[in-house]
Amino acid sequence: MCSSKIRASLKRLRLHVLLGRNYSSLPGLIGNDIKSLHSIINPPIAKIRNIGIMAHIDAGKTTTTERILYYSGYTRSLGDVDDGDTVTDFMTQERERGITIQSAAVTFDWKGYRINLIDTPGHVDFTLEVERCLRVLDGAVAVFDASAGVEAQTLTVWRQADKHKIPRICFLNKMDKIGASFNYAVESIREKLKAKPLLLQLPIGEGKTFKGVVDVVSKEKLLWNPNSDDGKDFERKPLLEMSDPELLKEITEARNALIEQVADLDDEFADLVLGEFSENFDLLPAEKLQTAVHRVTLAQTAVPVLCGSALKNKGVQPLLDAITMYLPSPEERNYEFLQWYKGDLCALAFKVLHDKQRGPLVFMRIYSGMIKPQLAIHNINGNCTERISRLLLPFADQHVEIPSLTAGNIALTVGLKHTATGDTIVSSKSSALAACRRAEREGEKKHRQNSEAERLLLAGVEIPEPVFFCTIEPPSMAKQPDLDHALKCLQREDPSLKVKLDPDSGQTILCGMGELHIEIIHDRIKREYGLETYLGPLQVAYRETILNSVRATDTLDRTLGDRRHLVTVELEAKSLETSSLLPVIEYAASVAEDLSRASREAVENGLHSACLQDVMYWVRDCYKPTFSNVVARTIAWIPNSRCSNYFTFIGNSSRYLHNYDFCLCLKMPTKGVMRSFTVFKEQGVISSWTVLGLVGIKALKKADKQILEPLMNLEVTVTRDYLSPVLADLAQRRGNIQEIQTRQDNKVIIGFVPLAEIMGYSTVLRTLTSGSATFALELSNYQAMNPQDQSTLLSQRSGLF
Ligand SMILES: Nc1nc2c(ncn2[C@@H]2O[C@H](COP(=O)(O)OP(=O)(O)OP(=O)(O)O)[C@@H](O)[C@H]2O)c(=O)[nH]1
Repeated sequence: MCSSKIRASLKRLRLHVLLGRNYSSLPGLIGNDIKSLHSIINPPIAKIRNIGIMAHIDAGKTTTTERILYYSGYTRSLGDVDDGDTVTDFMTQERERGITIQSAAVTFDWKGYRINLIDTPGHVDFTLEVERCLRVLDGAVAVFDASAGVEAQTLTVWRQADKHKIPRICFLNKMDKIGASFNYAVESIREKLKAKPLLLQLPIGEGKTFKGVVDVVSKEKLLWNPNSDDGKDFERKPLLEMSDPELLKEITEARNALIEQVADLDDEFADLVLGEFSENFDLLPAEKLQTAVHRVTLAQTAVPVLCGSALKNKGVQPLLDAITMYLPSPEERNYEFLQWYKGDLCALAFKVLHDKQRGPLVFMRIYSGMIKPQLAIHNINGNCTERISRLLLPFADQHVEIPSLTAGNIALTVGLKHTATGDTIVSSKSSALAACRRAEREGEKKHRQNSEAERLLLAGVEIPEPVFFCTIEPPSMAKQPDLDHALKCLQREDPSLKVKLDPDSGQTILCGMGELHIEIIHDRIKREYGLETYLGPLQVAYRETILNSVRATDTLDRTLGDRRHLVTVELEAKSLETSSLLPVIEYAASVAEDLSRASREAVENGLHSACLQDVMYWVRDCYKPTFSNVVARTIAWIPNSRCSNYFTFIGNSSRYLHNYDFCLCLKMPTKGVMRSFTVFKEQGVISSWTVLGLVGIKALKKADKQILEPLMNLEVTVTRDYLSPVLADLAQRRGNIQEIQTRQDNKVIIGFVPLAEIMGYSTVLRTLTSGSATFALELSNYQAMNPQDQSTLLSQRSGLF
């Protein structure tokens, strides 16, 4: 159907459809009435698949996505990352750099199923994007480069998927590539990911001879027509004794092994196999095996493995079939919080984009209930109510306006000005309270300790600490407000970007996850906000911890309005064994029972936000303190007469009993940062507990300190010829090589290297190896610097050399 016809049809339905280049019709949207449109837009929940594609950088996620969109009929031509015209990589930088930076949600249909697909980035600087997307998915496809098997970043995303309990299938891509090895890749899945691969397909040929695949479940071979330039033309033929005796024998053995493997993992299937089909597995219908594989995939006791070559257009249609067949529908996932909402709206905002014309666009996963345009929604995190003006179906950077969207779907809303990434959305405050009461009644013990809001919040994304920072300056002072606005918008989209203001120099400081991250932000400010900004040199975010226990005391005596606020803080910082990043707050026995929930929340909010923020004082001093292994003991008193509305008497020192009504002990075993704690801000009792921050810094100054530096996991894949120069270079960079593996014809160097030593490494490695090597970096941990390196760093930072 030509695009003018589509527009005419959609107009009849009072739909506003934006169709861009490359986009064909939206099958199913062209109906005679809203009813048929509704059933297409809101398919039965059992027919919905919310899927992500995850992998190591360059494994072929974007190429695979493009093929998927093409075969499902949503694009008319095949996009190519190498030509820079893919659909999901729609940001200019992505097209230019050939990498996926921001995940784009794409909705399409395949054989009666609605697939919402999120293309996730593979670069380590954007792992937060991956994590954010995984949270809203019901299943994922892990794409591997079949010549490399499991690579560093694959491990990271696999772990993230484990954390969110996402059922997966594996797609061994690049089977056409020289060096591709199905067996090697499967073995690496078994060994490195500790997963049980279910071989649902075997390749026909490898590398240059790769022609197609054999479906082990149905014993059919799928061969792609070598003359077809888009891979649409392929034939599915049953394997026959006459024509393929050898292959048939091999596949029969593989099928029997698969049946045994699945029977070991699934009791229901085991009963079936051992009963009816024990004599002859050949008689077992393919559907029975598929249903059992679906159950096993859902239980995450094994992962189905398929293979193909997205670039050569082979194997993608069976992958789509496998997505609908083996990955779960939203109703098959066990989201415990759904029972509290009883069908009322519950959604999670997982991505915010800023559109120049339409303002903030919020991507939402709807878990229960329905979203409509003009609907007022309540944001639990922001504790605010706002209205959705329009509802869109996401179609990469094109969007179709729709009248409603039900549970299980991914929606794109317009009009929400305050909603940020990670917020939980419900229909109203009273609905949230009702859900909360139900949660309480259900006796959710683990939630019982939490506040009302916390109990209802959907799992939060862990925002990693930035490892790099640099100053950013507008072209002129007059442009500073524009820069502030741009950074505010970018932060709502990307919570891993942190922006600070140096109180002394007044400079804006950007903190990010890596060189590429900061570079991309810089680029986006220029392109999307028209601001030519200047970046200062990139600096590594060091941390600091203390080595001994110290005490400090301070007093704040201030009159605010007609109230006198007197706070005495006694703080003790000492070593404590913990790996926690956020402060674990423990109250002294005397306060634990009597401190009101509101006071606790204020204390916790204050401490958490204080620890999440950076301290410019330390940044200026070139490193920031880390309370790893620190306990802060804080005792504060507030005059009884002034604050009786807020605090009941809690005392642990008879000396103060007659004067004060509040005593608080805080433990801070954290890697966070102590600063001005606005602990009681929310209650309006004391506007700023600066004194607590000051006393923290006072204590820290007294302590013996140790600087910690970010240490990266490094994996370099290099051909044998270049191994020596790369190793020699790493030795100069204080690299610690753990292992050198052999992967096909390549050597893989695995080790650790301090982040400070690896800045700009891509250029160096390219020069050293004539562009033949690749590398992956991931933050491992923070390690103590040796005294010599520490004093060199301090001298450099203080300008001594
Ligand atoms: N030989 C071969 N090359 C492929 C195949 N699939 C993708 N490629 C190439 O691999 C490179 C990376 O492909 P992408 O699709 O951009 O990979 P990606 O995983 O999306 O990359 P990021 O988004 O940057 O993480 C491109 O040069 C592709 O042409 C394949 O099946 N075979």
